[in-house]
Amino acid sequence: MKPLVAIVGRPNVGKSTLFNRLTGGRIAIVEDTPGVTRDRLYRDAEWENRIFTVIDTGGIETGKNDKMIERIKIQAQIAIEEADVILFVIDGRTGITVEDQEISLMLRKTKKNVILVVNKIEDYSDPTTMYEFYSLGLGEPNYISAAHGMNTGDLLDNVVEKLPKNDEEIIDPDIIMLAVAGRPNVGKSSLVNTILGKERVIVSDVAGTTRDAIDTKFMRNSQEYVIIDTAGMRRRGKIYDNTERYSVIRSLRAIDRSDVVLLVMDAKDGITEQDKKVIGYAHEQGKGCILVINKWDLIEKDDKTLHNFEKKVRKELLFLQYAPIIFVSAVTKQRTDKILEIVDYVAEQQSNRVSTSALNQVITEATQLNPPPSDKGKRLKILYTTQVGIKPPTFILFVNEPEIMHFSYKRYLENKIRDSFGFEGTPIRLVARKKSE
Ligand SMILES: Nc1nc2c(ncn2[C@@H]2O[C@H](COP(=O)(O)OP(=O)(O)OP(=O)(O)O)[C@@H](O)[C@H]2O)c(=O)[nH]1
Ligand SMILES: Nc1nc2c(ncn2[C@@H]2O[C@H](COP(=O)(O)OP(=O)(O)OP(=O)(O)O)[C@@H](O)[C@H]2O)c(=O)[nH]1
Repeated sequence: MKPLVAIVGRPNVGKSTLFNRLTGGRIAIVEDTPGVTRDRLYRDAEWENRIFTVIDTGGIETGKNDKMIERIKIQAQIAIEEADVILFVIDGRTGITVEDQEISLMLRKTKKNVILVVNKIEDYSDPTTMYEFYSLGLGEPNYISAAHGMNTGDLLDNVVEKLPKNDEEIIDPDIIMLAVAGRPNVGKSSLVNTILGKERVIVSDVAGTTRDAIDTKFMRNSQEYVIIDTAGMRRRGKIYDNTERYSVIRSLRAIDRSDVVLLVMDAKDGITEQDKKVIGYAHEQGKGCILVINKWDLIEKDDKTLHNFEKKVRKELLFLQYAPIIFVSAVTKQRTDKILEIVDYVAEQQSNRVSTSALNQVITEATQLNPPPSDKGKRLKILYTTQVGIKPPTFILFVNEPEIMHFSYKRYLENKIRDSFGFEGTPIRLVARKKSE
């Protein structure tokens, strides 16, 4: 799992400037997905060949009426629970404030790695003020200017040094890792309990070493699964009950480790912006995606209700047409026994490999039916296609001019591939690569 680095500090010290500085433009996003809401809260960074995720906790929403100090404390608490490394940012121009001292107190108690960052230092001509920051008891300060990128490279060196080593997780390809994501109160725990049932053998509760997450391993028809704990399933403190952002972070972390994601929604609420964000992330990360509409027992139905509901969800999630939708009730157990059947099916589709000859035949027929786009007198030619990976299935299209490959044409080819080979429930990736004719 990617390590997590959280930026903490009171307002206006330069957290989001630092966030942008650390994450800006370093990682090329594989493909922008139209319709996926992007967020500045949570982004990947790379330094010295290590990839890690950075969170700007300033973006975490807390209760509307929380006072500033309460808000910062909640944000710091989340960082302490979730992050591997905490960057505590202070404004070097204003010096230490009462809020800074309060956060320091919290951070000093944690066993997590804390790096003290004194920002807005563009001028080192007054060394006397520099010593003041040692008094926080958080070790040697890192003096930087986030706005001008001064000393941020040294800061990144420090961060990378403190990241956990790569040995934390052994991935067993035979186990299906299942993330159950969704907003608070949609029924995630109820569904997990239903899935686990009485008859299922729970192999063990695996206490995660790094993040005290609790995973549940179980067997069904000789298939092993691990359900990854997400927001609220085992809530430790009451402090962030109302922070939806918190559940987003937990969901995203669970998705990182999963093969298949169940996005659970409440039938009464339908799909929300947060749901789109979470499932959009799963899609981008190449995870299997299943939409679970829970509390179906609470809906008054006629023979069109289900169909209309599905139509509405599909319209909201244009990039996710491949995802199965299932309507369930954790209370009446309606269709809940189908969930793992669909999970198995999606897991199989994710690992599906198709033969190169069959693939090329499908692509040739597709290009004959609907010729590739042209631009400035040049027409795109697809010379050869091959599947290079699974989980998610990934295809390389060798073409004469990759720039002419439009998103819409890729989408068309993707649909053709799906028509022939399935790949239900899993994103697939098409990469156009130049090959001289
Ligand atoms: N001089 C100077 N100004 C900076 C530096 N970094 C940030 N600032 C300025 O400080 C102000 C606050 O920066 P932000 O990055 O928005 O601070 P923040 O901590 O994210 O603030 P909140 O969103 O309120 O939590 C902006 O006007 C920035 O331009 C720096 O290195 N030097
Ligand atoms: N009517 C009905 N109620 C349900 C169903 N599933 C869950 N509930 C109720 O919804 C509430 C929330 O269920 P939980 O399983 O705790 O939801 P959760 O998503 O785990 O919630 P958090 O722990 O806050 O993340 C409980 O009161 C459940 O009894 C359902 O299918 N139908």
